[in-house]
Amino acid sequence: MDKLVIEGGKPLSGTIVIQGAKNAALPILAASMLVEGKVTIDHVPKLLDIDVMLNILRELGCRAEHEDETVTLDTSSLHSSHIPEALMRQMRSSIFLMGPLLARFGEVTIYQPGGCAIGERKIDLHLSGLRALGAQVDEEDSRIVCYAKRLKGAEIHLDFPSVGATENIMMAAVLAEGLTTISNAAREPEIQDLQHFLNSMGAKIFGAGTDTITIEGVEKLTPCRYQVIPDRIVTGTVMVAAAATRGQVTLLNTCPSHLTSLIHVLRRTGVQITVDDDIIKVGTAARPKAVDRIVTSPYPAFPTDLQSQIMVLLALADGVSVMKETIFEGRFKHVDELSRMGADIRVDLNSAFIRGVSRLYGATVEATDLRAGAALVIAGLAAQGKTVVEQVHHIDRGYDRIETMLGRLGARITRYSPVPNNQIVP
Ligand SMILES: CC(=O)N[C@H]1[C@@H](OP(=O)(O)OP(=O)(O)OC[C@H]2O[C@@H](n3ccc(=O)[nH]c3=O)[C@H](O)[C@@H]2O)O[C@H](CO)[C@@H](O)[C@@H]1O
Ligand SMILES: C=C(OP(=O)(O)O)C(=O)O
Repeated sequence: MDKLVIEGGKPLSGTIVIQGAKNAALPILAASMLVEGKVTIDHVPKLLDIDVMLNILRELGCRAEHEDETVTLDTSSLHSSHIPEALMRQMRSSIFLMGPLLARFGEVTIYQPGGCAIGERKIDLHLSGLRALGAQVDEEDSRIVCYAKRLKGAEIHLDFPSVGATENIMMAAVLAEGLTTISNAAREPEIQDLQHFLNSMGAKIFGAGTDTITIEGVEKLTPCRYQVIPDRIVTGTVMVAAAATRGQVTLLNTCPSHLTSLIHVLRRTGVQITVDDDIIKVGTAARPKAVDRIVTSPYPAFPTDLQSQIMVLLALADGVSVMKETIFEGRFKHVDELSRMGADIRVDLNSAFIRGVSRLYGATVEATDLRAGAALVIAGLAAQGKTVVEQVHHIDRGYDRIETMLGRLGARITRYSPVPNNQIVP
């Protein structure tokens, strides 16, 4: 497994262009299976999760290429709606294929998806949504088979505004007969992006970004070319890294309105942020101030996907901060790793109490999941001395070569990959 070696203690400085959003690109690639023909998606980052999605699509018979940041798909030769269990388990986002394949083929066979070990991550809301649209859903052990000759529009209320369930139901309902309404829908920007993409192919979806989404079923979609939105979590990660190293960074290709909650928290810590159109500038030379209470919740509240990164800044702040995680019960695994670097953090149930220290120290630490790994990279950049981050494949799920991206801002990070004869080479 790859590892990153980080020489800490240097403020980040310079300008960087933000990659396209993983969490927008993955459902959009899955939604492309609803149409027959050639679809082109621009600004798709080169990530492990995108590779897994493209491999699944190829396995189902779709032609898929990823050159630079453009994915070209030809779905005319798609011949199967049975996703092999081994591929299903490689990532959580394989679940996004359930709705589109069911709508296109009238049946789909999937297995329980895999993903980061951040919590239980049930799929009951996805399944009850499809049942409400008229699908028969048979579950046997980890295998799930769904049938429906043609889905029928329905009124669906989500008990929790699940991002994935909202997206799966939207995709399934696009080709259904009649009107579907999703109430208590998730409001994340990636859901709006999915609506824009599907509507570019002729779907009739309204209301994404609010808690009520309506989908008027259509008979057929037409292929299109589409560009995914900037990644708000990568943007936020770089903003926090700039603040934690007390640097000055300019970020291009951003959507500042998607990051209102982070900008608010960073300003409370004393970090200077200016926003102009799609540009965000972050800078500080001072020690951050503690923030009494941050609670992760569905958008537009503070995102769970930035919880571990902001915790690094708070670990260096003057005073005690409290972070409450309400989305994933297993998302404090970075705390033990940060403690090895000198952080003073106590976890009680779903709250972390962070007593800021004046300095972190380099150590060997393990990325336990995607965002925990990103947080450890930030900690390594801010720490005194050398940090080794192991299990980098978790980080590669969501960051296109994090060491290259941060290297453009002066970060000193080297990747070491094992080679077959057990030597380690950069
Ligand atoms: C690819 C993608 O877009 N991933 C994001 C998506 O994940 P994902 O779509 O998996 O997240 P959800 O919004 O569905 O999950 C949120 C909560 O709802 C629960 N739940 C979800 C579905 C379900 O059927 N039953 C159920 O109980 C989950 O266990 C979790 O506690 O939103 C999360 C929350 O913002 C982000 O952290 C992920 O980065
Ligand atoms: C948890 C995440 O992703 P996924 O839902 O793909 O596991 C994430 O992007 O932080």
